[in-house]
Amino acid sequence: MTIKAILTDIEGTVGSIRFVKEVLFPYADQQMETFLTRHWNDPAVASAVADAAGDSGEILDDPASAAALLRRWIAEDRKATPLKTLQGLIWRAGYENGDYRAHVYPDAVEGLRRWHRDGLALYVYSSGSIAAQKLFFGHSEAGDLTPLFNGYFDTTSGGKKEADSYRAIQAEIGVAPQAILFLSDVEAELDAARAAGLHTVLLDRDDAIADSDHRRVTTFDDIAPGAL
Ligand SMILES: CSCCC(=O)C(=O)COP(=O)(O)O
Ligand SMILES: [Mg+2]
Repeated sequence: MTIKAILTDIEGTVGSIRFVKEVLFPYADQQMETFLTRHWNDPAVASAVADAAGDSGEILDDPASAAALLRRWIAEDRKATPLKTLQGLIWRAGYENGDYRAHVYPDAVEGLRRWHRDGLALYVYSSGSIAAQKLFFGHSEAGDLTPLFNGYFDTTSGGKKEADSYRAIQAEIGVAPQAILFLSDVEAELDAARAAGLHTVLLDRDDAIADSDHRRVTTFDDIAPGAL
């Protein structure tokens, strides 16, 4: 069946792991307590903190205790929805102040532009919140890439290593699973997508994975959705 839609991961696929781990995560880590102190009563913040308290079983009744838990989660690279919501809110200021722009691989930008021109529908699925994804693509080193995308999915659709998440996303995209190609650098995510019937391609940016069950490429240049 012809591929009609491409669903892509961000970190390690479209942009470098280094940008996320060495720029975005430290920024959120450094700003967390100040941000929580300033926005403690904002409904979105209060709701994310309440969810973090529920997930952890900890009492988070002031910005310092909440920041301590959330900073621990950043260090552990937890893909927890409340943390991802708060990171997205914090990163907004960094992008808007021009403190950083999102790293994107040139081949990924070219590939996404080419597929968009060819009429494929493009979607993002990342552990980063949908707001964080829009900031990432809206403030990339290649400019505003948001016009390329038809939609965004995050952990509110489920975890990236669970097949049901891909089933839910496929239902929302509204094309057959065999007409969707999922791109990721994480084999467990690709396994889950394949279990839901999607096509998969592994991005091995460092050319470090000797053997994979999935079609493996090091650059978007080698992805041919028409030949799958
Ligand atoms: C939206 S950029 C930040 C991505 C992020 O927070 C993260 O945890 C990376 O997850 P991904 O699913 O894109 O590998
Ligand atoms: Mg990734």
